[in-house]
Amino acid sequence: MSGAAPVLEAVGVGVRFGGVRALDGVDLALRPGEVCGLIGPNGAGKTTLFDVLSGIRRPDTGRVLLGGADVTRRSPVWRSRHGMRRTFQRQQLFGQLTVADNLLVAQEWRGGGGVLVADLLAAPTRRGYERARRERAAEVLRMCGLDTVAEVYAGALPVGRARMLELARAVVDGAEVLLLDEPAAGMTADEHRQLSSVIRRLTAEHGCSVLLVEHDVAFVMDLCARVTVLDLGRVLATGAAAEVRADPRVREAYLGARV
Ligand SMILES: Nc1ncnc2c1ncn2[C@@H]1O[C@H](COP(=O)(O)OP(=O)(O)OP(=O)(O)O)[C@@H](O)[C@H]1O
Repeated sequence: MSGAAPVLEAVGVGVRFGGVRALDGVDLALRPGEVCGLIGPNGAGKTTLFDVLSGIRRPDTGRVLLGGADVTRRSPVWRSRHGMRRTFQRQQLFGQLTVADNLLVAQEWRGGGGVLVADLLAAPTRRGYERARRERAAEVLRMCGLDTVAEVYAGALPVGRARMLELARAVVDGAEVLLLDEPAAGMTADEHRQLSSVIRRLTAEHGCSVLLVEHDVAFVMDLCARVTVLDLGRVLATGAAAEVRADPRVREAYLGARV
């Protein structure tokens, strides 16, 4: 798998905020079907890199490639329609909708919804879509262990479950490249294990490629085949988790006694 062409790539990405170089010549490659971790101390540039990869921020220098094509100038919506999904540090659920309805809405939006006339003309077809969407939502809820809370309002979920719902919503339709921003934050140890298992299934059974930012280094080292460490906007180290963990520069600059 290591020789496969990357599904997502940052090439020489640079971003400045006034005098601050948030990213400086950053290269990163996510290969098909892998889980790759992005770690680094506060202010290292992780969120800025996610913003660039997902299209929220255009870099001052460098390029973003999705499936080998240059998408640097493409919008977040375009990237989403081409299989990229992102979750955020701050949850973005519809709290007034049930867990199941959050997944239906996600599919409806990406499916493009419909106008009234089109809905009436195509009613039988749309009923078929509706059934397929409900089945898909139920399948993803089961995979994520959320089927028992399908009718609970999303706003009433404990934080770990809400994070899992964010993930479910991101993958409910055709996710190929997943960017997860602190997916394990606020989760219990049991929820960490469940999250790891869902992410592994997404890669092994659904062919997703996953890049995740996470402050829990032990979680990252356990789950990710490869890890990239950012420090002050530059790539400090990148490689197999075990190599990165043993890298003296990484230990000195960031991980200290924690690994
Ligand atoms: N909108 C902004 N305006 C000015 N400076 C910014 C802005 N966003 C980020 N920065 C600066 O860019 C640098 C990188 O920030 P970024 O949020 O990407 O780091 P991070 O690794 O995600 O940090 P954390 O782990 O705390 O979320 C920091 O010095 C930050 O202060």
